[in-house]
Amino acid sequence: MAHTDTPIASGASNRPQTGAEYLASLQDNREIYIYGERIADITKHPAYRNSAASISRLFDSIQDPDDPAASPTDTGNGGHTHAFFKVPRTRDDLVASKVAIQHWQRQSYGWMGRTPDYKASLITMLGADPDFFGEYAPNARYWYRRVQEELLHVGHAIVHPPVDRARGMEDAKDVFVHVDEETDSGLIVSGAKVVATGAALTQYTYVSHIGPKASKEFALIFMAPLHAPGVKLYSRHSYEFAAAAGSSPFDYPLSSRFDENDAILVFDRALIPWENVLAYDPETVFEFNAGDYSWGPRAAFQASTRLEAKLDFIIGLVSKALDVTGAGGFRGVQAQLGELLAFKDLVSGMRDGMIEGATEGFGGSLLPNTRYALSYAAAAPGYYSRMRQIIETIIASGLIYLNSHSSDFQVPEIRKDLDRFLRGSNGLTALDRSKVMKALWDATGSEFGARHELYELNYWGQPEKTYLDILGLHQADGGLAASRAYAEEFMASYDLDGFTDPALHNPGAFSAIPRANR
Ligand SMILES: Cc1cc2nc3c(=O)[nH]c(=O)nc-3n(C[C@H](O)[C@H](O)[C@H](O)COP(=O)(O)OP(=O)(O)OC[C@H]3O[C@@H](n4cnc5c(N)ncnc54)[C@H](O)[C@@H]3O)c2cc1C
Repeated sequence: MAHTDTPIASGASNRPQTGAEYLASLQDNREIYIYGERIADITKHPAYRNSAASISRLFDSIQDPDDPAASPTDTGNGGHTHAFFKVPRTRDDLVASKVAIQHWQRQSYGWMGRTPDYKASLITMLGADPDFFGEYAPNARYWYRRVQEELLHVGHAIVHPPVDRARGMEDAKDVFVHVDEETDSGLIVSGAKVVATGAALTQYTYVSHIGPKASKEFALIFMAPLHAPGVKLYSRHSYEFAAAAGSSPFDYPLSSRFDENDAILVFDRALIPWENVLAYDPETVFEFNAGDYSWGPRAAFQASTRLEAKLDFIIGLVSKALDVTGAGGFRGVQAQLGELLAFKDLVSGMRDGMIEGATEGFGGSLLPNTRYALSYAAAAPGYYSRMRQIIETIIASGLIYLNSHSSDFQVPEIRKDLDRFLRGSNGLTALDRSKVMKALWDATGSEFGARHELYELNYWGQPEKTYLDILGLHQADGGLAASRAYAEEFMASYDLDGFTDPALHNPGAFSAIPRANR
């Protein structure tokens, strides 16, 4: 299986791609549709251009081997990469990964869930034990090396579309990704994936079946370049486009630059060359996603570090918004701001617990602690919704007591009234109010903000399933049995006759209950 793709970082063989090289690679005639037409160049289209530019800046911030995210490669090319793109072997490696993820996430203030480091959670694991992939082991080695050396932007599409959920997969074969045909050059694949967040901005998509063991035609894992014939993306409505067409960056500062379009990914008899196939049998696919080979804890490690940045940003805005409304001095309001801070600290603490309690993973890698990873993934969505509720409670009408557009401030007769009636508290001006509140509205109340709650709730799978996984983990590793034994130890210290522990005092004659009833 010979790999024939041209490296993206064509300028040098031992450094990650630059922002300009990344943007140029997106101009590859990929088939993306929005608003009734095919996009000619997503780096210039108003639905995508600022989000693409936001991703490109990440690559520029890691060109120097001394940049905070940078770390020497382990592939032998003598270059450097992002620390999270290497198989971790020690706790120091995980700490370096944390610092590298933080460095990238703070550049998008935590609002881009699908920056390249998200998929590094998984792709890196291809390098931990490539032989796991059997006949496709050379492919696993190849993709590990390439993604690490060039810092490729890979998206993922694993969940099947929400169709015929209560029926067998066979019933939705017209919709779900499956193999149509095996040929000498590869697999011919058709079908859709639920959504591939940010896929239009990626260079490759990692596609896998996930869930119960599937029959062979569904049981595959592969990499697909976005420009491959037969690969199509149908974009959802673009918040970036809406902000450009009907508003302004001042009014929608997040929608305008960090919108990761959740597009529907379709394969229409696309040829997946054998060198892009990583698995094609029910056992391997199931094991890689669900067994000891699971990459999930790494994804939770990255996602919690991303959420940490997002919460830091939102809390900063909320605190400033309270200065605007003047409600920040009330005790109840202060307690709720404290609750938001506790949420942020919980997320950081769970992530650090993932490092502290890391365990040996496959191929001698160090896996972030699975219990903390799952607990983070299950609990964070509920806290996130609670956060939105708190903001709507303590900022209240402040979120909506706003003028329509930045241009209002440029019209003197409107400005006069805005300056008077929309002034802030504590000496803050109408412009101060507008800038803070519009950013907070975009974060929590706009279509972009509401989609983020949906994202936090679902990107991992719904919490009910994750809580069941946590239960299964504690049943399997003896954790639940230990809790039961602990409770039983306590219950053994008393019986119908009172305390069995001689150090404790039974009521005896002191009891007012009649002797027969004691
Ligand atoms: C904003 C956003 C971005 C996303 N990005 C991506 C992406 O980039 N790549 C990707 O692969 N996926 C992505 N997803 C999909 C995401 O992983 C799923 O939404 C999530 O796993 C939940 O699955 P579902 O949406 O199919 O819901 P379902 O599984 O259909 O669940 C809907 C409801 O039905 C219940 N239910 C479903 N099946 C059963 C059953 N067998 N028994 C009992 N109850 C059942 C569930 O408990 C739930 O209440 C994204 C989702 C969102 C919302």
